[in-house]
Amino acid sequence: MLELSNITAGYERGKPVVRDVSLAVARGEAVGLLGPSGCGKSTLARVAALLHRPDAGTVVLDGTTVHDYRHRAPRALRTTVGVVFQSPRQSADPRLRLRDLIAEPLKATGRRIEIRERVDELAHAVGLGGDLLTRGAHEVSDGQLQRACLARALVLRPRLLICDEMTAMLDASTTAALVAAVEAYRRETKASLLAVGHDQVLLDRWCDRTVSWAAPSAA
Ligand SMILES: Nc1ncnc2c1ncn2[C@@H]1O[C@H](COP(=O)(O)OP(=O)(O)OP(=O)(O)O)[C@@H](O)[C@H]1O
Repeated sequence: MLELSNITAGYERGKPVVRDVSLAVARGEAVGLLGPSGCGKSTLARVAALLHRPDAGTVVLDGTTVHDYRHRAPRALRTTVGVVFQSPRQSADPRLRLRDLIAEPLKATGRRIEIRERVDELAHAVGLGGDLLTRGAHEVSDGQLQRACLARALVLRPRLLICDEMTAMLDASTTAALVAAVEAYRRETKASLLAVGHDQVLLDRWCDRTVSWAAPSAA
């Protein structure tokens, strides 16, 4: 599903934060990526999500070699991947109501007709009940906003879900609810998962295998 081969990536020319890393996630597989803060996990996750162009190496997603990243990546490839980041506040437009936040990818891909049914279905799956869908992002807790961000990541039915420290800021019950929602989605769709984090116990429980960043090559 995802093959990262010899990826080198960074933010300044000549100063890579990820060096020559390889990692593969098979179809239907859940892989945990574990490593200390600052080692480059999020950077690699952003490369895998086609949000950051690597300086070197190859990304193959769903059998297609990636040549373009960010808005230049072909839509069919971009929508193959759903991503949830650590901080919902940084990844959600505070002006949007949760309903509109979850619907964003459907609007962006011209699938407005699916909005009502899909948003209600996903709100239920991530445990957003009552009037929460009509509240603005600034009117809900971090945990509630992260639930909406997970729903948004699932709304186009991605074949690969990348959770980058998705639960790092959350309490135990919200963490359990979000992990359960991801697991239910994977059972239903056979989607693959790349879960990035610090918490070995959680990753070991959640994933088929966990790759430790300490290795020279993370495959
Ligand atoms: N947008 C950016 N511009 C410049 N440097 C960055 C940027 N994002 C990350 N870095 C740097 O790249 C390095 C790797 O960061 P990254 O976020 O990939 O690590 P991480 O392993 O995910 O860390 P954490 O577990 O703390 O999230 C760090 O030294 C960080 O300061």
